Amino acid sequence: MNSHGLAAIAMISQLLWVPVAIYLSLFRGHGILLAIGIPLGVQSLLSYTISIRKWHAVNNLISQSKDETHLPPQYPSLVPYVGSALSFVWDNAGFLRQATRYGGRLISSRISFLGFEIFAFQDRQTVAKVWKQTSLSSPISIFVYAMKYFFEIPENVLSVYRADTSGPFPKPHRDTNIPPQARVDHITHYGFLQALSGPGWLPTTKRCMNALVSRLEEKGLSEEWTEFEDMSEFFKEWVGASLIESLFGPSMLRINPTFVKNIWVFDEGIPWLARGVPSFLRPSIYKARRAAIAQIRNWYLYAREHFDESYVSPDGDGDPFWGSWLMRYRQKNLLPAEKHNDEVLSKLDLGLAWGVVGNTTPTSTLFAFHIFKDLTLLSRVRDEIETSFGNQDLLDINPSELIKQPLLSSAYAEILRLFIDVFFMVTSAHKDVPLGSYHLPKGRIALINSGISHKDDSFWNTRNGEHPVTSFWAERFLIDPSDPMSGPVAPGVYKPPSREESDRGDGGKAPYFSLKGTEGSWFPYGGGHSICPGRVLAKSAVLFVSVLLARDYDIEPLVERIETTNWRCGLGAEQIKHAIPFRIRKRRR
Ligand code: HEM
Repeated sequence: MNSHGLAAIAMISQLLWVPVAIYLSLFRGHGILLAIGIPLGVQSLLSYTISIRKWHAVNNLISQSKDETHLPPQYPSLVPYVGSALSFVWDNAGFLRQATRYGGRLISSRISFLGFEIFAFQDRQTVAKVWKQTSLSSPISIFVYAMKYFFEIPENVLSVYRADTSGPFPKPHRDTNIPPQARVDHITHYGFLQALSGPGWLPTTKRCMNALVSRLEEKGLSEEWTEFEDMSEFFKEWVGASLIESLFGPSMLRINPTFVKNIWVFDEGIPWLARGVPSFLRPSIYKARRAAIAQIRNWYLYAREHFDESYVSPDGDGDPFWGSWLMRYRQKNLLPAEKHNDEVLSKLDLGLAWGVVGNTTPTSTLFAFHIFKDLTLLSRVRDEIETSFGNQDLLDINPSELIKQPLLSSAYAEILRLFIDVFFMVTSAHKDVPLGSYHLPKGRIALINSGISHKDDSFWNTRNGEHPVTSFWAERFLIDPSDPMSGPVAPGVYKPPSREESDRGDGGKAPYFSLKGTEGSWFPYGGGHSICPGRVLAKSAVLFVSVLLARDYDIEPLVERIETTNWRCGLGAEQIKHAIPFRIRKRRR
């Protein structure tokens, strides 16, 4: 039977309610459940069958259509109103994976959820278009969610963020009339962009490199092996503290020696907070959060007392009390924003501190583990470092050169592909947004998950199955001009333009790092205007950690492999399941 026939039967099934109404009026109270349940059940089954038919029909047609007025196909669900809510809450990653795959390829779909509709965009053409749309460029909705559930920002402040539809750009959206002190989206993101991917990136990266070198020196490692119980803990304390120091400055950690520890207790609690677990069930998370917030406020008082402009370093960015331009900017511009005060800003700064360390630290652990576990890879990494930097003092390495190293860049991109699992939520406040095959109507919410796209075996190059998408292959993102089987994208899915090779000025012979063609499939940092502003700092920090370790130290991980869990599903780096014992010594030269 075709779907018209089924639709007709569904309409006729509505008539079942006529005998039910007669029955109920004649025999009040008798068999009421059966009388309502049977027609409801019949109707649900029929509409489920129809929606399955439509699902197949639309998915088969959609791949040939270029009409942007389409909505993605509706994912079938058996129970009206509740929709897919139960499956989604039970295992959101597993459910989304199923709802966004058809005929072996990633697709987009609409999911009904307690009377609402959520759009799930996973096909790479739509995802790539999402990142290009300026009207989807404000991360404010996810920002408000995190502020509420993770950082306990009071409702009256959240309402300022919700009301701010003026956008993140210097010029407010033309349909809005938000006063300058309430343009919190712009105030916040302007600061991030200037400090992390604009003029502040280099000074911040340099401070981070300095902190990494001196904090590792302080551990007093020698040419004899020293054994540690857990690489994750070692990196949390070392890399985490160095990253915090690069932005919050040395005074912050000196007057609050337990701040980094509190951040990590809080970080471990984030998946609980995301699930709404109350304080009496997990008091340690709430205690660590309170302590960290109090420490930040304590630091405000100290910095206000000691800072004056003459302490700002010649690069115009760092200073010993506020630590960086970004922190001074936030004191000057975010503190006076509507409904903001020290309490609110300290919670927002806790969010920033968590953003700085939360993904970068586990990424650096995973990166170091994979390099040191594979001795062939380690030796190639050491060659790359030797060729590019020779005996240069580590602190003289130019970060802009560091982040161009092909093998290190490829291995880094591969670690992010394999281990960064983030949910992105996008919405357009002012108008419908065309996205190629589909459009996103104004005010509707769409989800995109990086983990699903990062492991799409119809897209990634596995070298004929030799390197499955679930495994680490350091060279996946390297294109070797003499090897047509190389490169991140499966042969046949994307062919790099020949211009890409000649652009590099090395005669086009050496293997080079490339992300071309992966725009809608590799997005560990998000995309478009709301892309993670700390991504270049993160890459330089992680690469510098590996250069420092590979050049000056030997490390032996004492476990064979790392297992991760999806307990943190959608929050960034996957959780490492177990301790990673290892030993370390200075290299003999
Ligand atoms: C491997 C490391 C990192 C990963 C995978 C990562 C990933 C992300 C992602 C997925 C977002 C959300 C983007 C969106 O909403 O569309 C984000 C936001 C953000 N990240 Fe990162 N990040 C990393 C490192 C860093 C570092 C080192 C900083 C440093 C300061 C940082 C600062 C931020 C900030 C401030 C935001 C919020 C931006 C906003 O609201 O516009 N991140 N990051």
